[in-house]
Amino acid sequence: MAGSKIVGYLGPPGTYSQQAVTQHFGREEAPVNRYSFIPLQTIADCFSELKKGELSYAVVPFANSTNGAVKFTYDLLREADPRPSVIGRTDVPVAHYVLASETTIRKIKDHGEQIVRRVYSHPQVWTQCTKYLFEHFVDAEKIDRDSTALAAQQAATEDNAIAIASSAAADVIDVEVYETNVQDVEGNYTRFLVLEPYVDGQKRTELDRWVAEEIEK
Ligand SMILES: O=C(O)C(=O)C[C@]1(C(=O)O)C=C[C@@H](O)C=C1
Repeated sequence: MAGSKIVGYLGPPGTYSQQAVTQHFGREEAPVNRYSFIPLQTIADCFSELKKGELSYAVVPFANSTNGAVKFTYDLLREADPRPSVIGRTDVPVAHYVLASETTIRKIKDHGEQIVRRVYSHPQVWTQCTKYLFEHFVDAEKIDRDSTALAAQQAATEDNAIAIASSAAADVIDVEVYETNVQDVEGNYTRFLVLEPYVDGQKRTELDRWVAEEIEK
């Protein structure tokens, strides 16, 4: 049954943000789920659609255990007027995978990792995989994409390119797994916030105040 409350997140399907949504709201396919999930292009879109009233909730990445603040979200929270209400928080384990097309993987096996010219990922990912990228793909160009799943889509269609993304991306995108668990730190996780539009006069919760303090540090 289609849900009546719409939840926006950084898409396409296969992002860590989607995992955060499922963790917080349950699986969309569940028969009693009252929520519909909408993948958006950027974190900024999550904020603007929430402000326009197109969403009941937005789920956004906030901080990572290895490299700290998700700058996009911090900036957007600082700029938002009024700041959305923070009604929930959920931590998602982040184990990064190296994904590539079948052709690229075959070429790596035949000729070595130096054939990889481009690595796609979300900017937040680079400093979560410093060691692996330095040891394996130091000469490849690191190219930002709006999300890890978008990076996986790109690598799926290009030769001599890989993406750093989630195992969930490999499940929903036509791409192969080249390596698993390439994050620097075992137990790497990202904290996500669940946002709701702020209603005039609404009392700020403790979680709200905690976030307000974090972004002003
Ligand atoms: O690109 C994704 O998959 C996201 O959900 C974004 C994001 C982030 O902005 O931190 C979420 C978790 C990981 O730290 C990497 C990327």
